[in-house]
Amino acid sequence: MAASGAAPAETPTVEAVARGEADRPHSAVVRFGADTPLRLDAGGVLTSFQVAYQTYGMLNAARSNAILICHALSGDQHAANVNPVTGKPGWWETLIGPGKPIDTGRFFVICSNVLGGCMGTTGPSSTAPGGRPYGLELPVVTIRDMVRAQAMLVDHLGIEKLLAVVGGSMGGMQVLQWAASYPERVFAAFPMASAARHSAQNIGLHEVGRQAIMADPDWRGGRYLEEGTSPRRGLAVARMAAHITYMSEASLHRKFGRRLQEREDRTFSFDADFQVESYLRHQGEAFVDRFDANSYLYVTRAMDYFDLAADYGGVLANAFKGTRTRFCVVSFTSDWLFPTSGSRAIVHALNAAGAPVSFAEIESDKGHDAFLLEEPELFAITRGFLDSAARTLGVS
Ligand SMILES: CC(=O)SCCNC(=O)CCNC(=O)[C@H](O)C(C)(C)COP(=O)(O)OP(=O)(O)OC[C@H]1O[C@@H](n2cnc3c(N)ncnc32)[C@H](O)[C@@H]1OP(=O)(O)O
Ligand SMILES: N[C@@H](CCO)C(=O)O
Repeated sequence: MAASGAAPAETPTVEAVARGEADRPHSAVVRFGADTPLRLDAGGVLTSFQVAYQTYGMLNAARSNAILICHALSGDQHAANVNPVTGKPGWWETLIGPGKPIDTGRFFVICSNVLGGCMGTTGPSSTAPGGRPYGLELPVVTIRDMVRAQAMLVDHLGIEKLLAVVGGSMGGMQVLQWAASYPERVFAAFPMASAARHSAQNIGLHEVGRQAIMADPDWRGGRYLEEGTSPRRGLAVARMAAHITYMSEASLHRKFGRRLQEREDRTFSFDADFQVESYLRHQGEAFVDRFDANSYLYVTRAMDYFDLAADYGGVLANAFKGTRTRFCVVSFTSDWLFPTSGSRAIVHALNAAGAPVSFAEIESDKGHDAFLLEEPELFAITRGFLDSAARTLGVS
């Protein structure tokens, strides 16, 4: 069903500009059928699935200015446009846009919802061929499966080689997988706040979240959509616990300290006395309005299973052997979830593989989510890395 070699009619191209069409964010879904099956690491095959994606800017005539953005656990394709579900700005609007470090006046930016997600790409809440939601019948997906689906999207858009693949956290895992699986298709790779394998601590934290969801009686063995329920409490608790891990002690202290929430004194109850409790409850409640509980199980599992070296004889450098991709690796000093040591391990492997790599540890007290926030040093590094890649490839 998917075409390759030529951009489909709906892709914004120079031809589209010539027709006077605006350089505007473009939202689309591509459906893949039995002629383009997706083989999954778990052993199954999807013979019918779809990828929801968003583009910004215009693909140039040489098709050499495309940048793929890979989102993190709870992100989606709406990186730089108003999110239709939340009504909020895109999650990376600080970084992506006209004149911004990922300059949509210059680059054709693509962002797709991951396989297993819940924003239009096939996931557990999608309708299975039998007519009912997949639920847990969907095979467990991996980061490599997500990247395979993205590669099919990139084929569909008629793009042979990406100028860059960029992402943070789970997005960074996808970046590394792209560089390992399709080295000839990635000119520059930019993983930030990420790691080449999920740590035991992080697997454990994910398991706490999954157990919270599965312990909710409304989860119904994963069949809540069919049964008309929703495991909101379990998913909210999962998010509350996870959200703490995205911050640092310093940022929690700076935001809330031990301040009380709209009260003069302790209530000697289990109400949200502290601002931090109220904040986490808010984060949990807001999350269930935009995310699917089974997708949370699938996407966290994909992260847990990620161990790039394991696919290359246990030697991470082998994943990048002979690569001509150039890399920029970034970590943040207060990120205890994906600490600098994990980024250094990537850099050491790239050095061993002889790959061109630069590395920056950015001083920040904002924790793991620093990559989503106002971080001038990150913006400068992103601009410089992409500008250099673009100039080398002659992208004006
Ligand atoms: C990475 C991807 O690919 S996409 C996914 C990224 N998006 C998310 O993770 C969404 C949830 N995460 C967050 O909001 C993250 O903290 C960030 C990093 C994205 C944003 O951080 P910040 O801008 O510092 O926002 P902050 O963490 O202070 O949260 C602000 C929210 O908390 C609420 N809040 C603040 N204090 C309190 C309080 N005492 N009680 C209740 N709510 C509170 C604010 O009203 C605001 O609510 P709103 O988001 O509904 O408007
Ligand atoms: N807070 C982000 C980053 C997690 O790694 C998210 O929810 O996706």
